[in-house]
Parts: sequence; C-alpha cells; structure tokens
Amino acid sequence: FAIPGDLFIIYNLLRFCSIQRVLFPSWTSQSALMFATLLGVTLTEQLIIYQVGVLPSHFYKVLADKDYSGFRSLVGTAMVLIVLNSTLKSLDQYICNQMYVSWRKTLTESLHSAYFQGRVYYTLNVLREDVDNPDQRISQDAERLCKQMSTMASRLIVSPFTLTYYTYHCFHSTGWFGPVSIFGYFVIGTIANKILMGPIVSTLFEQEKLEGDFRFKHMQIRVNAESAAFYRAGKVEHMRTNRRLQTLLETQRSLINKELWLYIGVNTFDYLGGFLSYIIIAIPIFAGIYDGLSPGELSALISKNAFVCIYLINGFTQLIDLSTTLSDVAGYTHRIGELREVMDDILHKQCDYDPASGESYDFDRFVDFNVHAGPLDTAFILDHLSYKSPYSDELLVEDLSLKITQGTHLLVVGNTGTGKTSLLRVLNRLWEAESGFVHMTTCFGPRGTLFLPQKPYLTDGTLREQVCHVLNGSFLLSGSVDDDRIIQFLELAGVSSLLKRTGGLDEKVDWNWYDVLSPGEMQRLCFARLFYLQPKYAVLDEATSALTEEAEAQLYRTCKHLGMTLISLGHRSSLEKYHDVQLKLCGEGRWELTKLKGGSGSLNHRDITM
Ligand SMILES: Nc1ncnc2c1ncn2[C@@H]1O[C@H](COP(=O)(O)OP(=O)(O)OP(=O)(O)O)[C@@H](O)[C@H]1O
Repeated sequence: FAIPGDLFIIYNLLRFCSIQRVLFPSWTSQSALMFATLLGVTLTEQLIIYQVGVLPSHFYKVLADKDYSGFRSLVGTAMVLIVLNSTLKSLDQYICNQMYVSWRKTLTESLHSAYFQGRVYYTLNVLREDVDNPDQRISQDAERLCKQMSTMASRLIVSPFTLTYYTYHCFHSTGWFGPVSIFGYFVIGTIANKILMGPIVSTLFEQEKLEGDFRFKHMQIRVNAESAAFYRAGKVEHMRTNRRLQTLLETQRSLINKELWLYIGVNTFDYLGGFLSYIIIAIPIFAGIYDGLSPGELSALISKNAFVCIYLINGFTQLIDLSTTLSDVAGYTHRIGELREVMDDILHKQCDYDPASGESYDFDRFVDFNVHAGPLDTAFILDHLSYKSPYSDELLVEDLSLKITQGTHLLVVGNTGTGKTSLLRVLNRLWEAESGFVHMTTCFGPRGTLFLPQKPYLTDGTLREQVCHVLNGSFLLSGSVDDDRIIQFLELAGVSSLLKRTGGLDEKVDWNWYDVLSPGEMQRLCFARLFYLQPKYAVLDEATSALTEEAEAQLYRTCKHLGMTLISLGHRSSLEKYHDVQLKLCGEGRWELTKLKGGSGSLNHRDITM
C-alpha cells in the first residue's frame, strides 16, 4: 500500500476493467447476453414500478370524486401491476444469481489456467513471498467478488435510465429547483462517502490476508495432526491458532469501527433524502403554482410528485448505499488483480517462455518434448552449471559439467543441505541455474525421464489413478491387459494388499491417501507407478528411505530389469552397489565425481565428465 491513494484507485480501476474483460470476453458471450437480458427485465420492471408508484395518486382522485366504477377498474389494474412487478423482481434476482455462477466459473477457470500453466503454482507457493494465500484468493475472494458484483449489477445497470427518466418528471413538476437540489445533495453525499470509504479498502485487504492465514493454520494442523499428537503439541498449537484468531479479530474490529462512520453517513443520507422530497414539493405549493386545483386534484398531484421526487432521491441514495458493497468489490479486485499480475509475471519469467511468440513451451508435455535435441542415449548434459538456493548468495554447486547417459547409473550423495535435491530442481527446471546450462535431451514422462520426489506424491482418486493417472489422462488404458500389468506391478512393489483395502482398482475411496498409507507404503506405491510408466531414466530422491535394505534391493533390481537408468539421491551406503558413478556434493560449491567399484555398468569417463 505504498501507492498514494488516488493512484491506487486508478490502478484498482484498471484491474477491475481487466477482470471485466475476462468476464465479458465478447458481445455474444453468455455473460453479455445475460447482462442484456437483465437490462431488459430491469427496465420493464422500472416501467411497472412507475405505474405502481402513481397508483395512489389515481386512488386519491377516484376516492375524492366517489367514482365507484373507476375505483373497481383501478383495483383490477393494481392487482395485475403488482403481480407483474413481483414476477419481474424475482426474474431480476434469478438472472443475477445465474450471472454470479457464470462469472464465478469464468473467473475461477481463468485463474486456474494461469495457476496451473507450467510451474506457476510451484513458483507462487514456494518461491514468491509477495502474494499471500493464493488458494484463498482463487477459492474465496473470486467467489465473493462475483457475488458482490451480481448484487450490484441490477441496481447499477438501470440507474442511468431511471435517473434520467425521473429527473425529467421531477423537472416537469417542480421546475429546475427539484433536480438541481437533488443533484447537489448527491454530490455532497458522494464526496462524504469517498472520504469515509478510503481507509476501509486497505483494512478489508488486510482482513482477507489474515483470514487466509488463519485458515492455513487450521489446514496445517489437519495435515500434520498425527505428528502434532506425537509431540503433544495441542496446547502450543492452541495458543498459536488463537493468536492468529486474535490478530484477525482485531483487524475485523478495526474494520467494523471504520465502517460505523460509513454506515452513519449512508443512513443519515437515506433519511435526509426522504425529508428533502417534501421541501422540494413544498416550494411550488407555497409559491401558489397549484392554487387553482381542487383538493382532490391537489392531493393526487402531491402524491404523484412525492413519488417522483422520492424515487429520484432513492435512485441516488441507492447509488450511495452501494458504496459499502463497492468497498468490498475494491478490496477483492485488489487481491485478485494482484494475483493475476504476479502469475503473469511468473509466466513471463519462466525460462520456457518465448518472448518472440509470446507463448511458453508446454512444461507439462510428456511426449516428444525435445527442446534441446542431443545424442539419443543421453538424458541430461550439464555444462559448467552453477546454482544456488533462492534466498541465498552462496553457490550450492559451482561449475559442474556432466553428461548423464543411458546405462550409467548415477548416485548423488552429500551432507544435508549441500544441494542434492536442488540439483534435481535445476534439472527439472523448477529452479533456474545461476550460470551454465542444463540440456534435457529426453522428454519428460514414460518415454524419457521421470522424477520421484523426496515427499511421495499421491493424488485423490482410485488406486488405478494413483498408479497411472497421476501424470496425464492419456496414459490411462482400460481393459484387462492393463489391469494385469497394474496388479503385477503392485505385487512387484510390495503393495498388492492395497487392492484388498480399496476393494479393487477402480473402487472410489473416501479417504485421504496421505493419512491412511504409511511412509513406506507411499514410497512403494510410487515405485509401482514407476514400473507401470517405465521411463528410460528414473530420478529417485531418497525414494527408498522408509524401506528396509532388502526391499530397496528388490525395487532397484526391478527398475534395472525394466531397463531404466537410475539417478539416485541418498545417504545410505547400501545404494552404492546399484550405481556406477558417484557425484558427491561437498558444500560451498565443491563437488567430486568418482567411479564406484560395485557398479555393474561400464564407465567411460568421457561420458560422464565434459
Ligand atoms: N524453497 C526454498 N527456498 C529457499 N531455500 C531453499 C528452498 N528449498 C531449499 N532451500 C535451501 O537450499 C539448500 C539446499 O537444499 P536441498 O533440498 O537441495 O538439500 P539436500 O542436499 O537435498 O538436503 P537433504 O539431504 O536434507 O535432502 C538448503 O539450505 C535449503 O534450506
């Protein structure tokens, strides 16, 4: 919030416009058509409201004249108008609700497509600190923005028409004095509201951030409930969660305090408006303009004039009442606009973004992804590569040159924090290299390279989806041949018992896989997935750390039997016998490359070092 107030408003307005472009992509889009229908319905509704509004003046007249037949037909007309009015009002509400759902769909889907493009979700959640709670912005703030906009829509859309129409009527019956005093009244009200609204937007923004933090704390406890219970961490977590709640509530209180002044302003304005209409009507009456009218005609005229003036004032006060909704819209616009800008920025900075075409290479493409074509038997060529962690100045590895070729299994070792996993992040293009190059010469996926991260990755869904649906739907083959393969690989990975627990490959389970599987089972399930996908190169980050050495041996043997070249990270010396070359990261940028004695593959040193 370093931007000065007025500039911030303009900036936020631009953000609002860019969100509108997402919601209304073309004149013939669903939202635009719904908006046009809403305009039609509300305009018709206003015409009926006018007819209903002047009904009392007709009643005054027929009652004063004791006109019985006129009275009867007036009652009939009134009934029809009231039914029409209430039907149109409900239709107006119905279209607004439909528009809200349609806007929410469009906006959230547009945020999703930016969020899941390339590795934006990773960079945003792990590497960028300037945007808090992206999950909340996408799931909650987008919803609230659409809700508030839909409540504003029908009132805003019709305002220009009703204000013009009633200004004309007001001018007709009171002369220039009526409309001018009402406009003046509106200008004063707008200025007062702008002053009162100023501090609310920033506080609302802060409140939404704290709301997200509070929810995140609960999510952390939910995810880590077991570990927390082992530490008997209930008390301390209770205290910390309460602390977050307190901070949130303090901000909420301060927001309510600031809103009090806005509400006082809005309500005073409402009541003054009702009062003002009588002053405006009183002037032509006292000036003697209507002196020639009979009492019946005069009361009919007063009633009609009162309706016109009150409706015009009401039109303006409704606009002013909208300022509370508008402050919410401004707050949510800020949060969503900021998220969109940061995601855009991340996308443009991604190394696979091509500024010439304005497009990014498909980070998620699995097949035939061959940006840096190289020798067929090579997976990665590292050329004088240096890298460091995001918030540090010290290099983790300096000037590393290496070629990872088929059939030469590589083991990466080193102390904690020396940058082993970071090497994989650089290989997988999650982090960018400080200097030098990494050429990935195979595609990502079953025909190329697959990574098994340190923390097993499971998705929601059936057992079949855990094994073969994690990467891309296209790998999901149906039929008994595939079923047999999956079952065979589950057996080879030592998790065939899961079949019994789930009741079958395609049985829907309502549990969270992370909660019900042991760390060892999760690692084995990831191996079953690896066996199923059978990539040429498998990059395993401490993938057997929760398993016994026998289980590790069995899994490594199967990988080799399936023809995979292994690149493993780990601390265990038992891993050495499955590899040919060892890369040791020694810290402070140093590294050593050695040939392992126990390795079965042949090492041609030129293939490894460049
Ligand atoms: N997202 C991140 N932001 C900032 N620093 C990070 C991030 N991820 C890792 N680091 C830091 O980078 C350094 C290297 O981390 P890395 O995960 O590569 O270690 P490692 O060698 O794999 O360790 P371990 O043996 O414990 O797995 C560590 O000091 C770590 O704290």
